[in-house]
Amino acid sequence: MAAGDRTQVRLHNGVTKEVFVNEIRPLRRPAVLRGVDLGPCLSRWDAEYLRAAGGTRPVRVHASPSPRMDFIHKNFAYKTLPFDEFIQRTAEEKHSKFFFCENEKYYLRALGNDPRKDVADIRKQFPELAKDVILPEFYEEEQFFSSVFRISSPGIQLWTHYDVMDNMLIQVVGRKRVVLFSPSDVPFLYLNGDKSEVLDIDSPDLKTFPEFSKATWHECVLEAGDVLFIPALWFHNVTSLEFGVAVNVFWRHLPLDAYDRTDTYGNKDPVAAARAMQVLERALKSLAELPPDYQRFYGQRMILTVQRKVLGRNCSEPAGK
Ligand SMILES: O=C(O)CCC(=O)C(=O)O
Ligand SMILES: [Fe+2]
Repeated sequence: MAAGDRTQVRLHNGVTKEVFVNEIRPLRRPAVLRGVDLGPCLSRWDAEYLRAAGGTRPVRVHASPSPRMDFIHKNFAYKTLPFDEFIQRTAEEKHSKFFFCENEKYYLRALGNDPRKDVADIRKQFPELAKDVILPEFYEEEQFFSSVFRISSPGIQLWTHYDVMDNMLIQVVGRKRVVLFSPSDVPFLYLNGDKSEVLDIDSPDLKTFPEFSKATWHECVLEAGDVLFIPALWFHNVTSLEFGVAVNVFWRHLPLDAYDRTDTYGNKDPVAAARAMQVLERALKSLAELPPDYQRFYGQRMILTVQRKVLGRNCSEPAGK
């Protein structure tokens, strides 16, 4: 595939655990799984049912006057609403009660009971709704990390980011466009932590982000009932085309002790990676003690070492681009 190409994420029908484990997961590429048994949520869930079953418990949500949430200029705010009111506002186009404007958008990423200590688990925070969902068990039980309720207004777009665990994104209500980028495209994505600074991927500012045009788009439109497999480290940018309800399940793909124990979101870099990045920061501070020509010389030598020892080793991509 050439730089900047666009490709459709492969669609698989009626996938069993065996097929997923033996044929799909090892490719480390995203895949849409259609026809997985997700339980009665598919026929039951709509705004009215969710409001009645979810009740008035408070939820912390993103409220945004613009559909494209911008983590750089923080054009959204965290607000607390009763769940039923949040559902009502999220499902309607114009609001009589609002924080910013009558057509503001909302996004819920459910959290654990104590977000600093607990991971999100739909079975604990929303047991009345969780009973309607069969979470596909395509991993071993001990690999389970979290199950996250995600509810979105029509049109809202979540910035491009990566998570550190394998993800099964179960789309229950509404269509959703997902654009994914391979971990090997990281040089083209202008990262700020786990997020890409290229917020408008459809008309990017190529003066500021010239390399972005080299990134390959892996695209799909999820229908209600689809499950998107997002392998760990794959970037994803998500636009809800309609009122959307999804549950995503993070699964630990690496040995369990590789992950940061304080991570409740599934987005802290694995312990060894975080340590390596810290050591790099220290190395750069040390280099800064030298005159510029020495900094460049030793900087080049460091790059060559990484190229030879990390990138030269065949650890780039297991399959295709
Ligand atoms: O579908 C969404 O709302 C966001 C999905 C996402 O970022 C995730 O599941 O990690
Ligand atoms: Fe994500």
